[in-house]
Amino acid sequence: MAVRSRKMTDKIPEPTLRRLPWYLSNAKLMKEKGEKYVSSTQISRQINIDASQIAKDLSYVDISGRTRVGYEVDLLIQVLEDFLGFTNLHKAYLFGVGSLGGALLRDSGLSHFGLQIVGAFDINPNLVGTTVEGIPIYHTDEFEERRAKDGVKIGVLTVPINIAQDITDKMVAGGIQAVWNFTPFRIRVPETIVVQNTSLYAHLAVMFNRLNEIIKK
Ligand SMILES: NC(=O)c1ccc[n+]([C@@H]2O[C@H](COP(=O)([O-])OP(=O)(O)OC[C@H]3O[C@@H](n4cnc5c(N)ncnc54)[C@H](O)[C@@H]3O)[C@@H](O)[C@H]2O)c1
Repeated sequence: MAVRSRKMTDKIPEPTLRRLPWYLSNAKLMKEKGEKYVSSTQISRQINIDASQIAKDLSYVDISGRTRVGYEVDLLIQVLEDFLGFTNLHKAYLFGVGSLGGALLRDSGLSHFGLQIVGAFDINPNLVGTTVEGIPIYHTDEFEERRAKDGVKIGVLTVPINIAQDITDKMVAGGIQAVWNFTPFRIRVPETIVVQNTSLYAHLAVMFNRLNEIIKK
């Protein structure tokens, strides 16, 4: 079934946005194997998502497949990376260089997905003035002045839960427009601010529950 391409004004659903990186990873794997074309049916077999769903998701990005052969792998990678914003580096600040914040500063993978942490803030005197992987750590009090100079729009929040809201308010007052919140606190922000909550632990309960179901059988 042919899926008509969508108007640029159509808002892309979040589940589609979450699936597109899977198609990108799959296309990269196909490229490594030397494949020139990949069809939604092939992707479907490998990642166990309905082929019509894949075609529907891909109708949001500017690519069309050829009957039977499918999508050109190189083009699919390029179009998906552009669409997902992974080719532009988005500058970000990180707040709280503890065990999680430090790990994120050391993660070279983030820049492959378009996020470049250019500075971090903490209050620990043993950390302030040092660098992690070349990323400078400043005192939190320096944030507003630095942001005004750097024009950074994204803040990564990895501070203790009890100060999550305070630091969020500080970020927003200083001009941050998107917060990647790793704390378990449901931060409150003005409507115009983008918040993405991320928890490594959120899926554990589901995994434990499903595992128990299998064990019981
Ligand atoms: N989302 C996840 O999957 C996940 C995983 C681990 C931890 N967390 C959360 O991330 C946060 C950090 O956890 P952690 O284990 O790295 O804690 P941590 O105690 O190791 O680190 C917290 C850091 O914040 C710094 N800090 C304190 N006050 C500050 C301020 N005013 N400005 C800037 N920095 C300040 C501390 O000096 C410390 O370096 C917690 O809220 C925790 O619940 C989330």
